[in-house]
Amino acid sequence: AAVFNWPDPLLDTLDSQLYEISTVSILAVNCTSRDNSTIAAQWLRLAYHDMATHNSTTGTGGMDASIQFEFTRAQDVGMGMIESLRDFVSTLNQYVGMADVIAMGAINAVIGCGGPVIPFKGGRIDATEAGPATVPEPQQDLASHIASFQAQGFNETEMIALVACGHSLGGVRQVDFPLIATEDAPTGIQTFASTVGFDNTVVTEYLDGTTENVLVVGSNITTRSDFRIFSIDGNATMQSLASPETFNKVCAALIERMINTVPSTVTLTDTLEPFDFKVQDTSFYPQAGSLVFLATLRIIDVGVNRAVTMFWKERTGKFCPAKGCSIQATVIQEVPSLYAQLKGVTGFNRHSFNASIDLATSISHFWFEVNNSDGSAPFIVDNNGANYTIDQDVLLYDPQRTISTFFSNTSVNERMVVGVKDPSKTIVTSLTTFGSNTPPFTGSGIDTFELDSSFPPADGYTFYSLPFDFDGVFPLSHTIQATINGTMYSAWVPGNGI
Ligand code: HEM
Repeated sequence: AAVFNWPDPLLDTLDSQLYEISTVSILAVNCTSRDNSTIAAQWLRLAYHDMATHNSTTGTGGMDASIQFEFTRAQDVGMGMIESLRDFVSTLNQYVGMADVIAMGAINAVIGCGGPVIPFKGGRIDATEAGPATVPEPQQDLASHIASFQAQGFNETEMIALVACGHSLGGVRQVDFPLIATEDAPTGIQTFASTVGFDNTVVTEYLDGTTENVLVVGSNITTRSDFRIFSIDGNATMQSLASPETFNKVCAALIERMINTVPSTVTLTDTLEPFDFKVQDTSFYPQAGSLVFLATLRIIDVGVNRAVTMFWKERTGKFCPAKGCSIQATVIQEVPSLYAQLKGVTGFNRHSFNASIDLATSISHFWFEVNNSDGSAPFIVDNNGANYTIDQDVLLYDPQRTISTFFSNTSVNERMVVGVKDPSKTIVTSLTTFGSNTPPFTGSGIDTFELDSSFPPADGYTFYSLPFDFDGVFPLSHTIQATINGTMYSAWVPGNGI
């Protein structure tokens, strides 16, 4: 079973995006159309073009989101590029960059159109500048294409298969490639195959001579790059891909390698499997004479009617049975993403807790008791033995005082608020990741919070704020730091923090 150690902002975000309903897990489902092609086709092409900057000799380039700086090049022509990048902006935070989301997008593109499940690893690092212009183009000769794929780490057989896998989806748009898509196409696109979904029709139609793939049979012979590639080995590879099972197996393995092609300085995480137990959406802030502590324990639903209780200890390390340091959960059934369902997850149960913590004694440690109510002994969930520890209550992100409108409303002074206990000589800073609707979409900076007199001190806390434009941008999950009386504290604002 996959194990989650809280807190882990990278794995927390990646897991939520992959296994729960999110922009990236939902947009390409049902092979949704866009721009006369499909969102899935656009996402898969984007991923390939991003990877195509890899040089396996120098270990540079690959899946690093350098496409953000490259998509205006002729070799990356097409509005699908920027549209896809925009699809992904809302997922970015301090821990998860665009490159991980592009990789996740490729996986969701394939399954969204009925293709095989591909394992996901995270941890890619976003480039800060363009890579080399090494995306193969249809007018180049076969030797150049072999050399390109070789540099990217794929031999000739793998090149044939990877192109066939990619060109299972979408097609060539007339507006972008008028010299290739020369035939009259009422929809503005000449698709590679007669089926929309991710399947091997592109292969079988090539083999039986019915293909209308313009990169195979187009009247412009110079740009018949798929024909030159597919036929290198006398069609042996294409014939092997005529079996749908082989096609799916080979494509899953090659697309996995494609998205895991990263600069040699990058180390990817282990394959992300759905966690049995995941603590998420925690919040901790002062309110009306006590401390509010919110937490959710997400458990994979296995059809039992669980009762889950949260317990906690005071900061002194004392447990307090008399006053009651425990609370029952409210439970919400959550629909898993298509990817999770294909991995066999039928549902998640979110056991959510809203605890009122004594202001003076506070909280240092929380844990859960799970009773499956089926006669088996209740068991403890406590971070796999490592304890769910709250290491400080001096610097707290305050979601209640934070003001966000989510929609443009210039009359509202949007700002992020933190509470600081014992605030003499305090400097509060925050590392923020900001997405924007114009490229490059990722970037980060350090901002400083100022004392905010509109939030008078309360419950022993003083409040600092930072103007923040939440509109259209969701700067979720980042870390706020403060030096308070010479000691450095940091507070992680999890994904639901605003
Ligand atoms: C020699 C290698 C390749 C060449 C010359 C090539 C060329 C092209 C061209 C000219 C288009 C039309 C783009 C448009 O009109 O928007 C296209 C579309 C596409 N390519 Fe490739 N490609 C190659 C390899 C690949 C690979 C390896 C993949 C992915 C594994 C891939 C995935 C796609 C997809 C999904 C589309 C459809 C995009 C859409 O419909 O929006 N291509 N390719």
